[in-house]
Amino acid sequence: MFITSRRRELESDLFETRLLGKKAVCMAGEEAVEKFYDNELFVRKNAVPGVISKSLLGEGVHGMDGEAHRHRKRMFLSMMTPERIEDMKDIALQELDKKAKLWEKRSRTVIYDDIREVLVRSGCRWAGVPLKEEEAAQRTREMGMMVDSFGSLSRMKDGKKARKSQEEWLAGIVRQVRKGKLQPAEHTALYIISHYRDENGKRLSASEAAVEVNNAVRPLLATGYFIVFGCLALHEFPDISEKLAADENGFSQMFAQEVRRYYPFAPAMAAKVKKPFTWHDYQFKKDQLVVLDFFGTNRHPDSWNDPDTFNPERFKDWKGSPFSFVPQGGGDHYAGHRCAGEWLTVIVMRAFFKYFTTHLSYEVPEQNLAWSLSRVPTIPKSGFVITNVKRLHASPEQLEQDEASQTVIKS
Ligand code: HEM
Repeated sequence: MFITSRRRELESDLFETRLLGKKAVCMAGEEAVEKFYDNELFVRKNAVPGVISKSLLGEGVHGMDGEAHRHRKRMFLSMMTPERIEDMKDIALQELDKKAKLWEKRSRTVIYDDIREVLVRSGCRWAGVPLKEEEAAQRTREMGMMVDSFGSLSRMKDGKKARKSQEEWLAGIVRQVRKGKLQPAEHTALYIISHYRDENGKRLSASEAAVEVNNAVRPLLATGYFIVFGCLALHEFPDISEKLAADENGFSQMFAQEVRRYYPFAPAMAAKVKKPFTWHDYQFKKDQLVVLDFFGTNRHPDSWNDPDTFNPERFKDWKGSPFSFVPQGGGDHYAGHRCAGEWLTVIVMRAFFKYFTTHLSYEVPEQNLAWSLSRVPTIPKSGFVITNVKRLHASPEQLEQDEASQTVIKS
């Protein structure tokens, strides 16, 4: 996390640097987030370097502005009804339980490897995307390469190849839907995107639709990084397991939030200045590239007491600012680019952490659990290995019935 460490070194929330060969202004902190998500000041078109668009993000909703963006964003948010968020939890728990049956038979399991396949299977089921058994490993590998690509140029090359293969696969599926050969349920992402018409009443081409179907499935795999870090936290702070199992006063929600705040995943986002303005005596020029430091904001001392300490209870009295806690972007979900999948992420994290504490017993053998801030994205070196796994219940049904909290952030 170069930006965060540079910002701390310079003791400034605003500094100029070069990123991927381009001159950029980096900023962090609650006030900076509020500026960055002001649609009057910033635009997204061509802000993210092409290599990242062609590997991780794709050329769809992420780079759109104005009415076209608002319209496309409403399409994504129409998928996130309370029922569909519940569906995701149930599907993901079923897939996790299926995988855990295999873990019981194995001598050792690397959570990072297996959780990604669980999430890809869950994401496809939830989105209505048919995933043949024989292609589950390939599609997991590809989505994994895309998500893992963003911190290195060589990984971006792999990510770009993976994206090409994914988009071809998904464009074929969209064509089948349009010909009536495949009939996904009306509430699924596949149906919604295949039949979506933009603000001018125009249908997306099959390849444009494929980018957005990928945007509704691929990012769930990113939740796997937080799940692995959550397992690490459960291991390193054993009293948390008991609190999670009891889940009093919404502890599982607080734990999931603290995992998203404390551990690094999405480091930053880029935008371009729409019209000149001055902030903190710095003159932002039209078209200037600006990078917002997410990780540094989540650990900013002006917003968080003891920011470098892991403490789920800090969320008990949290005032809920959409600008200080930005693991998945900030601001308003509808008006801006804040992540459309935040509710899904948190509900799956809560359900999985409760499953690990109440439905499984396992051992954590000696392994290298160190993680480095210089790799982006990062996870513990070993991928978190568990052994002697036993399922404690016949099914995850009881967790499926748990009262769900869909509210992540009031923005
Ligand atoms: C660990 C899990 C996730 C992380 C860390 C994450 C992170 C992010 C970030 C940083 C952004 C960009 C914010 C910005 O441009 O300002 C974003 C946008 C987005 N995310 Fe996520 N995300 C996650 C899960 C999901 C899931 C599960 C979905 C949907 C199934 C999803 C769908 C989207 C979409 C559609 C956008 C584009 C929003 C827009 O441009 O308006 N994400 N996410």
